[in-house]
Amino acid sequence: MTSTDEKWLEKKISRRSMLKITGASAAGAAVLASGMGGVAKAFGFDILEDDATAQNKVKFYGKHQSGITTDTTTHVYFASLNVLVGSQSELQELFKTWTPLAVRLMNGEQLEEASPGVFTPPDDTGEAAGLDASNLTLTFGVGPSLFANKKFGLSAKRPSELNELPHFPKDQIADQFSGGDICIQACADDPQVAFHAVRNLVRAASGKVTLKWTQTGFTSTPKEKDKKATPRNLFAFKDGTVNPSPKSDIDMNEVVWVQPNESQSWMASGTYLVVRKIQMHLETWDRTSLKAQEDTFGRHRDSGAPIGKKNEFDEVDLDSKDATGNPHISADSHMALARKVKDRILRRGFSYASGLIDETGAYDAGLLFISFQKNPQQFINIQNALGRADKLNEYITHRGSGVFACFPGVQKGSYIGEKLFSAF
Ligand SMILES: C=CC1=C(C)c2cc3[nH]c(cc4nc(cc5[nH]c(cc1n2)c(C)c5CCC(=O)O)C(CCC(=O)O)=C4C)c(C)c3C=C
Ligand SMILES: [Fe+2]
Repeated sequence: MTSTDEKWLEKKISRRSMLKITGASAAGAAVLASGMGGVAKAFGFDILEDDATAQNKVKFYGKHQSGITTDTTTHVYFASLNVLVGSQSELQELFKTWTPLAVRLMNGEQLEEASPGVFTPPDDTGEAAGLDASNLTLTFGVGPSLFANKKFGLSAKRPSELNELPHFPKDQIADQFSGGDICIQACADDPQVAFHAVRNLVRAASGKVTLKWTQTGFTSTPKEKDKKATPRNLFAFKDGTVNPSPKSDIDMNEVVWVQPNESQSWMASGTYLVVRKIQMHLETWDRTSLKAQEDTFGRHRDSGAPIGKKNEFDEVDLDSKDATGNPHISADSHMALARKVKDRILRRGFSYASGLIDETGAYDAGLLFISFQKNPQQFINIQNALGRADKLNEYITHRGSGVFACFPGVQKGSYIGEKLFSAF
């Protein structure tokens, strides 16, 4: 084949066709691809690059997945999916299909030819056209149910620490906001970009996955003296003051990243994501005195300082007493209880406001709590310490739950989750 022929073929067998082929039959695509030399490379999962020239772009390739220690964004679209395919190889193929799409989405590119055919649906659903990458991050994880499903033959690869979360006191977890075989956390500084990413990934896997539950979320980072300040939750308190630093490798290796030999080998440099959909009873909160609000957390609302102190980052002294000899911070405040255990987690939550609860007319609003830790037990220990005692319980209800093993990052030439399928 001459190079002109090859160029023509590349143009003719466009990326959209290739995506359709891989969608229809991975084996067929492999055969076709192997006979096409340059075309196979051009459309294969291993050739796509992070676009260094893209605006507001986070890198796809790296030691760790994005969306965990990368800068927080203003929006999230969190999706939990169930898998419909019937074998491990089809599951593997699914992640191969998603890999080049994820690179393109994080580059802020359309999944579409410049002049698509008019007699087929467009490849890209189109709503992100004209928007840049908006710091989109995509984080993929797999839940315990995937390993329990015999048809995937992955039971021996299940990390022993990956189990459905236990029932905690006062939990009111609904199946409609819980579990899932796969999670995709799409974070972006534009809600439409985050939604578009999940919508197009799910669409490219049509017939192979089904959405189980989804949740949007938002957060805003105020600036104080030109520096990023701690965001406030819907109870107006600074949320995230005491958190390990994503910029510190020491902190992240201790708290978040699975180290070699700490779990199944395929999890090295990965992490576990815990998600909880926590309704916050805004109406009750708004009828509560400022003093009782501050006692609930053990911190002052405006400054974020520990009660009795002036500044947000002042040292917490749980034994300090006021003029009458009473402790400044009550023992059953959220902060005091959360500090009782030595476990640490990286909290990266978002607020949500999703209309009203039908039965009560109350706001369906709260915290999409997301934490990353090298072992879900870290979360479990803290949640158990909060237990029934937490003053905050009066104002919140846990409604949704999930735990997912997030793969390590993807190296160029590889694909999402490759280590799960290759490690034995
Ligand atoms: C099991 C883990 C946690 C859940 C669930 C949780 C829910 C939850 N938290 C807030 C608001 C605040 N949390 C704060 C501190 C804090 N929370 C946790 C853990 C969980 N929170 C930890 C580990 C900590 C840090 C404790 C410490 O070492 O000091 C605070 C104080 C400010 C801060 O440090 O971020 C607030 C405010 C809400 C509203 C909520 C459920 C809706
Ligand atoms: Fe908290």
